Amino acid sequence: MAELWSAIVVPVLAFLLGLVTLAMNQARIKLFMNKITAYFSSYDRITIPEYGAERLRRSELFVAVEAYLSDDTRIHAARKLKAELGSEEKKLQASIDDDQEIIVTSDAGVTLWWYAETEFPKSNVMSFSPGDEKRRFYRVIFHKSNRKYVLDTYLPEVIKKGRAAIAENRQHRLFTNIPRSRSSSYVEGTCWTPVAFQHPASFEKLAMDPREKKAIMDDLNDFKEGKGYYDQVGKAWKRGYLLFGPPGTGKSTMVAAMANHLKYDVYDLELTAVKNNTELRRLFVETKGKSIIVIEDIDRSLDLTVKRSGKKKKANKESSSESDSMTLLRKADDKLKDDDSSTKVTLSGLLNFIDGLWSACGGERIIIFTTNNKDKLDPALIRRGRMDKHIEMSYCRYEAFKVLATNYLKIEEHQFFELFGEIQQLLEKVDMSPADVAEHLITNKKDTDACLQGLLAALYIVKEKAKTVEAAQ
Ligand SMILES: Nc1ncnc2c1ncn2[C@@H]1O[C@H](COP(=O)(O)OP(=O)(O)OP(=O)(O)O)[C@@H](O)[C@H]1O
Ligand SMILES: [Mg+2]
Repeated sequence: MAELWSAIVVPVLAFLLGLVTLAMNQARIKLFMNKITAYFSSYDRITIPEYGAERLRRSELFVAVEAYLSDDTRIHAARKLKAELGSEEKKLQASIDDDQEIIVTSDAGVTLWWYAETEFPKSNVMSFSPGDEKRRFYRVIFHKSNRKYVLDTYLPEVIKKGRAAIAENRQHRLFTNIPRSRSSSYVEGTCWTPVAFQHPASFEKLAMDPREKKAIMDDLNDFKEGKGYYDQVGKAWKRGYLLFGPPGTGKSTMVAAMANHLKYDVYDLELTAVKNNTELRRLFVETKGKSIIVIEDIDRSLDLTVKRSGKKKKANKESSSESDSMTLLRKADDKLKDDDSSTKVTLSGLLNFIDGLWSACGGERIIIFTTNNKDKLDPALIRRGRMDKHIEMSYCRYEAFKVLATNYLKIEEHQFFELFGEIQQLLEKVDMSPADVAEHLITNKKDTDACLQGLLAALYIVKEKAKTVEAAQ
């Protein structure tokens, strides 16, 4: 028995003890080896953990690096990928999986080794914080001599490119201001409610003169890239567009095309639902950058306030013909009404909204008004500087018709030369909106000839009507 003890059990115990000691020292040995390696190595490394000190939110730097490495030009070097579909994303998102290496050559020709790594936290304390599960981090290794370049130039560039990739992929949204339910909020008034913005409009499909279209696109591109310029001239980074023209000429479609072109969110402000200037200001402050704030049919929204003040004057006039006591009562009532009038958006409130002091609370915003009646608007509201660019959306002329014909019927001028010629002559004299023209082109998609003939007939009818009206005048 004693022999068995000394022959088997003691060596096994000794072996196990050795293993435990080794495991305990392993961490120290690893640390020591790391120190030695770092001392003699000519390479530096930077670690970017997924969760920073606050542990509840993913580190912005980590997310930017993830997007940077997931770019098509870099991700192909990884052998293992993972894919997910985020709630805000338009398409499947692939990123490099754990324990992968990607070698990147920067714009300046510097080689960097990126690693996606994981480790388990050292403590065994149970935690519900997402940052305390398996920890993920990116590590970048580069030659010591490039340390300054990596810190000052390369990493800021990584952040910029990563952010741009995130913005590019993000599903942009349409916000509308709808009344809050009284039960769910202490704050009265409307609040922004988002839905995914999925309007198919694009500049390519927009029927208008190609030169005007190009000018607008150039203007938008200049604005988007213009942060440096706006800073330099000391102007808030915002731009106002007034879109005016008859119904059905594509004003709302243009707003959607702009949003798709810029990949901005749209805040569709229903001005008549806004209680007062304070609420208007709050709504504006709640908007984010990279957005278009649009007030449709601005003439009608303002009309309401004009009518209200008209009513009040009328009431005052009537009261003067009544008895003194009645007049006193009326005055008291009017005073109440005056107080109530503070619950209306005023012109000056709107002007502040566009270019007031607090509009500098954040940049990269476009403000768009649409109207059928430019002449009805107060000149102060649309003067240059507030509404920087006035864009007239006009009736359908020949150039615009050609775009619609390509969109709706997939046909070109040379295929229907004669019919196109006749339509061209009529469109020069007859006012028909692109919406009406499009309606004729959509009626019989399989019979192009019938569509064009139908449009011709409609144009002749409008022409005759216009003649009759002219003769009557
Ligand atoms: N210039 C255009 N290019 C392409 N499609 C157009 C154009 N104008 C109008 N349409 C078509 O007509 C429909 C109505 O256009 P839209 O709502 O943009 O007109 P609008 O100018 O905003 O009219 P309103 O003044 O009544 O608000 C759109 O769905 C679109 O398909
Ligand atoms: Mg419209």
